[in-house]
Amino acid sequence: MPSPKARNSAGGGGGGGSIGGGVGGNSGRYEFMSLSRSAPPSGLQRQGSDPTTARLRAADSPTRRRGSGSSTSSTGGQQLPEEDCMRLNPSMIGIALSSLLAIDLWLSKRLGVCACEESSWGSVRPLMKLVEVSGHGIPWLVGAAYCLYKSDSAAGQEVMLNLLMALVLDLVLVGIVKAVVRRRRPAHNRMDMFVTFSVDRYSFPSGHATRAAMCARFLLAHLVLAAPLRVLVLLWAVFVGFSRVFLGRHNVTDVAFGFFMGYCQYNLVEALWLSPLMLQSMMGQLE
Ligand SMILES: CC(C)=CCC/C(C)=C/CC/C(C)=C/COP(=O)(O)O
Repeated sequence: MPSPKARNSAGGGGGGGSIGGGVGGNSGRYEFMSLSRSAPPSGLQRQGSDPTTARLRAADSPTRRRGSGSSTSSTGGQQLPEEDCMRLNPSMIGIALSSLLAIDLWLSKRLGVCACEESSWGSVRPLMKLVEVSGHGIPWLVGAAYCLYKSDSAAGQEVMLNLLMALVLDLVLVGIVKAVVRRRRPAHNRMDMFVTFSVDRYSFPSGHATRAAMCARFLLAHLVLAAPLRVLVLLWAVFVGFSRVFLGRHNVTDVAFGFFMGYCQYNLVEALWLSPLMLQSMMGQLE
């Protein structure tokens, strides 16, 4: 679990995957050190009582590197130099993010109650895996393609075509983000998932959560009108998200971001909505 202290002693190595890897990294190293120890009261003491340390720190300070003599800085004035103040803020953000990451890892491990058969709720793992399949890409793609094929109204075909487009868009966007962020799945996850792509060894964001959020919005906007069913759709989406953490597949933040991303993806789908008119003109241009 990455803590500021561990980072300092380990030379900045990330513990929870690359999403946390950049937090409080080299740029915020001195701030981490000064904040994790008791803060000295004046600018002079900040240089350290040991002359060697003081020289090294002075040599590393941006003020010194740029050869700028601006503001109060190293001569021991009571005010912090402007640049040091500006460097303090990123370190605070770094500490906040590191703490969030630590809480995320801790909470996700605690909530991974179906991560294996021996876990505290291991007996409901098969049920969770069923929920997993309900949010998987393949049943959704096959289902949408089948409904498109079977639909005999233009309106039905339009909706199903756009659902298909949304599902493909979701796979592409999630694949890109996973490939860029490359956060590893939790250590307690068993990689026994139903059909996966290579990027699915990464966990940020949860593809099931993005799909659940996006499809739920899609269903509520276009297909499901009856109030009890609307509630069921919402419950399903939330449950798909929670099941990812219970199964140990994801950390909480993967799922939270997945929900957010899926919610936004639906806005994109609406913006890119393919209408029959548009399709006709596209076909016309192809001919
Ligand atoms: C037709 C075709 C190529 C379908 C591919 C569908 C497919 C393999 C989707 C991957 C779904 C999946 C395992 C996502 C990972 O979800 P996480 O919640 O574990 O990120």
